[in-house]
Amino acid sequence: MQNRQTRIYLKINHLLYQTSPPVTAFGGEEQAKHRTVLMEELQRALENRGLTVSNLPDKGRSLFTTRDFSPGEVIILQEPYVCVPNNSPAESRCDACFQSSNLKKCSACQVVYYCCSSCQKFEWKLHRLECEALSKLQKERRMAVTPSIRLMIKLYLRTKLQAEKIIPSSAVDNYKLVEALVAHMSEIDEKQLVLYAQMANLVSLILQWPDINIKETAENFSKLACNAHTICDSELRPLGTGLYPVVSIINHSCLPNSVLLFEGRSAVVRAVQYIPKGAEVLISYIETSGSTMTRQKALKEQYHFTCTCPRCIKVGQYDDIQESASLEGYRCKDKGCSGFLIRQFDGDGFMCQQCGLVRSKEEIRKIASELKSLSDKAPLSTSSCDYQEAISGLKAIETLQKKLYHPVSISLMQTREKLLKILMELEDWNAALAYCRLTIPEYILVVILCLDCNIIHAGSSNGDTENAVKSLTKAVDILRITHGTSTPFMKDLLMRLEEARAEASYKLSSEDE
Ligand SMILES: C[S@@+](CC[C@H](N)C(=O)[O-])C[C@H]1O[C@@H](n2cnc3c(N)ncnc32)[C@H](O)[C@@H]1O
Repeated sequence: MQNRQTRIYLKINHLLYQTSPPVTAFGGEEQAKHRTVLMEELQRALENRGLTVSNLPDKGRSLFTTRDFSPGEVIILQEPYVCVPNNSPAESRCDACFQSSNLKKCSACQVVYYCCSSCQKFEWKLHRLECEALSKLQKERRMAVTPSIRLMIKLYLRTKLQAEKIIPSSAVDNYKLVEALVAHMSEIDEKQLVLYAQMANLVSLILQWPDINIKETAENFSKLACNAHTICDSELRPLGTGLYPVVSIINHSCLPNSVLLFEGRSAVVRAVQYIPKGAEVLISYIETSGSTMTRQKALKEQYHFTCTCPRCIKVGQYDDIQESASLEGYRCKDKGCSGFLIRQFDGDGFMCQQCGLVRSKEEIRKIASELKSLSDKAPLSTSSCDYQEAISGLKAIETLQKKLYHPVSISLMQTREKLLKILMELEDWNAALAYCRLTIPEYILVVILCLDCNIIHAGSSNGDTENAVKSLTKAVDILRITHGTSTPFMKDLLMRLEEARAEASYKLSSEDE
């Protein structure tokens, strides 16, 4: 009898007309030897950075410190093995530096953009091969090549160039590290496997290499899903995707001791607290502001594990229920009460756990359905609609959300974030400042990293210099740890703080006179 997994593989093989084993497959002994050599090379490279890799039974490879790290100290900085910008018909970026200004299309393939000749030169060895392959496709097909397909094509081309010694490789920059990444093939559902197989087929069609292995390519797509990182700018706006095989050894915690940010396309992991020698380096893979159930669901779906971090093991305890209810649950009918609602056993409604007041199911349902119809009507992007229309729609949603959810609810925060962005676009600083102040307590509660950006906005708006200095100082204190001080974003922020301080002291001295 075939088991489910075998049947899926046969289906994929049938779909792809290929039954050869992956090119990287070894016999058991050979595979073990290969892994040992790889591990030894990597350990030597990490040794003088104060790091080591160990295997934990429940997590697999894990990164540990061999010396103390202080808050804000860089633990690891890595260039991408491969990366691509998230280009779309609406927005394009330079393939080398991800900037969006002064772009010129590659005249041959008409797919890739560069902002200057040095960026084009930097990428040329790899793009020459990619360009050749893309140029053979029909124009419509070429335009439909997604960033994920390009990432895989670049992965194979880089591996080929390293194998031919056209570009150098090192212990922290080679395809063997990609081979060592987890793929979780046995946990992926059939639909997803078929999709990966179709994507692998497309890669094969574009590259037209006779020996490309479709199964291995499908597996590599699965590796990208649980190991690649979204490259963001300093204000956490997504720009592209990159694969950083050493950074990918770092495991997840919902209460991490480190943070991964990007400087240009370099991945930089910094300690956000004191990390003693011998501790595991941990970052968060997901938005940490969700309830335990929401976080666990996201981790299971994309990364195929159940988190047992100090926040997650509290699941079901009073503190955890209270936190989750405040973030995602319904509020008490009494506006002055901070209690959360519990479903009544007789099924008639919800009762506040603090004051005992009952909210009927009908009332909750009515507000929820009004909210849904308003949200369905709200435009996905404000660029396609009138700003004032978007503001009044979002304000109506906010009013209903305030009736239904707690003041720190995630949904309410997301609506306020959208309003804040539009108000800043419109340069309505006073209204934007009011929304900034509303979102900050929420961020303090759930996610410190996003807080910094809003404190900056709060500190930058209107003429309240004294408050601007306070907010900017707070933002700089946090951002020094997460972002360092050398990026253009941080230099700009430090300059703004200096200017605000100068303005505040000028105001003070004029008042004295
Ligand atoms: C980016 S990789 C991290 C390195 C991985 N441990 C390895 O062996 O290559 C992500 C995968 O590591 C494992 N992982 C990460 N954090 C974990 C955690 N807190 N508990 C259990 N497994 C974890 C999961 O298998 C997840 O899909």
